[in-house]
Amino acid sequence: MSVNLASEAVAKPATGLFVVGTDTDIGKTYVTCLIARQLVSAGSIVGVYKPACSGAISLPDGSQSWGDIEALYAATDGRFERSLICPQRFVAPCAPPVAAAMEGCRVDDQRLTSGCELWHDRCEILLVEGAGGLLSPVSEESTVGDVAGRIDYPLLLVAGAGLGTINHTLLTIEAIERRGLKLAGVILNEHTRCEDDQSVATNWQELAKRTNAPILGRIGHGGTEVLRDDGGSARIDWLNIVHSSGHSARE
Ligand SMILES: Nc1ncnc2c1ncn2[C@@H]1O[C@H](COP(=O)(O)OP(=O)(O)OP(=O)(O)O)[C@@H](O)[C@H]1O
Ligand SMILES: C[C@H](N)[C@H](N)CCCCCC(=O)O
Ligand SMILES: [Mg+2]
Repeated sequence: MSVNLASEAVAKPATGLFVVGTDTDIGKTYVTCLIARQLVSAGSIVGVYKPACSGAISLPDGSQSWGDIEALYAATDGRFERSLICPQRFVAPCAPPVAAAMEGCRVDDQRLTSGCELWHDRCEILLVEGAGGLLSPVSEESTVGDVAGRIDYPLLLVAGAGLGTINHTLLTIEAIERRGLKLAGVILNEHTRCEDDQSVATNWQELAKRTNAPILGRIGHGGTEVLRDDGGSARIDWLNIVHSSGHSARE
């Protein structure tokens, strides 16, 4: 297990959240964009950063486009360059170091954090999105959890809302705690339709019985707001969540 307890300080925006997931395609970008839009509409200058991205689509003109980068760009009203949002992009829909190797190159491990430092004076709050799950490799040297440890923001864990999420969520929380990272909370996200899944109604409570991590809310399929367990609006104050989670992930 690689732990970054003695990592160098990253000169980043003082306030931020690192969005991790229990898996790829679980809704990290969806949730990050939802939070970004909410903060932007409340008047905050919000930055969005994806240390490395893989899985491009080819456009008719022959160029490549990355769905995550386009979504994060749009959620911040096109205010920031795509190269700032994600400096390292690879074409194949594989883990970034694998996709990089397919192109005959490597992910620059040091740039995963130096790219974050470029946001230092550009925003009031920085939302960082991982790639895949906590232990997914983001370079040959580092997992998402390693990069999260170096960037040292509180984590937001995006998990599925349906059957299987109890196991995936508790495993990821165990890995977060084992690395000494700070978890701001969990969002249960209906990334695929769960209308015939009876576990959706009980997963929140079943998780709450088994972890002390705050379950902050649930997002329905196609949802544009975070809901409480009873279906009402959770009205989450994200700045408060970030600040009350503390500045350091390892204090
Ligand atoms: N609550 C939701 N309602 C509807 N669609 C959703 C929801 N959450 C996620 N999706 C869709 O599911 C797909 C995967 O979501 P998303 O791209 O956010 O995953 P991710 O965790 O960011 O994946 P990656 O590891 O590739 O970054 C996308 O098409 C997204 O629009
Ligand atoms: C291509 C995909 N959408 C993501 N960007 C990368 C997901 C990497 C997952 C690796 C793994 O944990 O097996
Ligand atoms: Mg994503």
